Amino acid sequence: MAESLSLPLIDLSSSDRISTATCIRQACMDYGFFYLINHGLDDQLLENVFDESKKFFSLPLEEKMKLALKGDLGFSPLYAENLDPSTTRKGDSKESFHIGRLEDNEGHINQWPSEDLLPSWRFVMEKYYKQVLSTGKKLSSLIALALNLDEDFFEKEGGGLNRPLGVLRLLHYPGDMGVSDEIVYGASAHSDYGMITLLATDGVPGLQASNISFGSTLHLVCREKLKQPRIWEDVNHVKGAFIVNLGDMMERWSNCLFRSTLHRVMPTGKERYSIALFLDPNEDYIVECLPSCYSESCPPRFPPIRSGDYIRDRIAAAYSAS
Ligand SMILES: O=C(O)CCC(=O)C(=O)O
Ligand SMILES: [Fe+2]
Repeated sequence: MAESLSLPLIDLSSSDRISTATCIRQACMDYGFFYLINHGLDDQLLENVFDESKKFFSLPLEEKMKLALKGDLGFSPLYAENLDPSTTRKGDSKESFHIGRLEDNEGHINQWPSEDLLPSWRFVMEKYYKQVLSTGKKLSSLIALALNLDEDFFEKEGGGLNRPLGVLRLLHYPGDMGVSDEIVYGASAHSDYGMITLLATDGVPGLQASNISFGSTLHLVCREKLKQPRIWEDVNHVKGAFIVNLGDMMERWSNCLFRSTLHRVMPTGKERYSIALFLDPNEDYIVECLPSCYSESCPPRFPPIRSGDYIRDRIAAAYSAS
């Protein structure tokens, strides 16, 4: 059985922003994962989102396929995505639904289930999307402080998050995986692509993050993502907390000071639901080494990239692999 990771708890409501930022800095350097508590999101709203999500995924496949992905928004069926083609040929055993920016100003058009079938669905999702995005932005100001930047660094005009690229992803892992001659993951090993992910889970286990052993100490994988052996530890559900993890774009942006960490979802035989918000800078934003993250002795390790191109290429790779 896997050990459980003991991750730091970050209190978003703390008035001591400097010490909160210091804790975030440590968590982002050591783990790339932490729990976010007192985030202000209404429990009832979260419950409603899980309920509506369950209603959608229990529709007949034919009905769900009417909303099949257009661009990167809409429904993605079982096995459509393979996050780690090196460990499995079969895609991941999960279905998902993706909701993007609510004001469609860049041609990314959301698809919504018909009101006859799911009358409250759109209302609940839009409400949650707005609230979780605002929580993500609040967190981003603490992350800026943690990186010794002005707290409005990401949110100010031209800062990338003033018009963020937020994608809400509803996930459903069926309990029964059927019979297969190779291991079928709920989500195979991957690190997220963007800046930060705020994940709500339903309490059913399965999520694991990867540690790697160096002699007697354990470090979560960052730049050493390809090294073996990987040691997987459970990331437990903490009631009322978001699980926050950093994506590869944040790792590049911070010149590897902050780490994105490999994680996966293992099958447990139990049905599982989760809801992730992927928060990224707007498509045109150029992600290049942050001013506080390089020096003469530590020059930028990565060339600048356009946020939209980077995310698009990573999504395309995961969908073409299964
Ligand atoms: O469902 C989960 O717990 C994790 C989902 C995830 O890692 C992802 O969608 O990137
Ligand atoms: Fe992930």
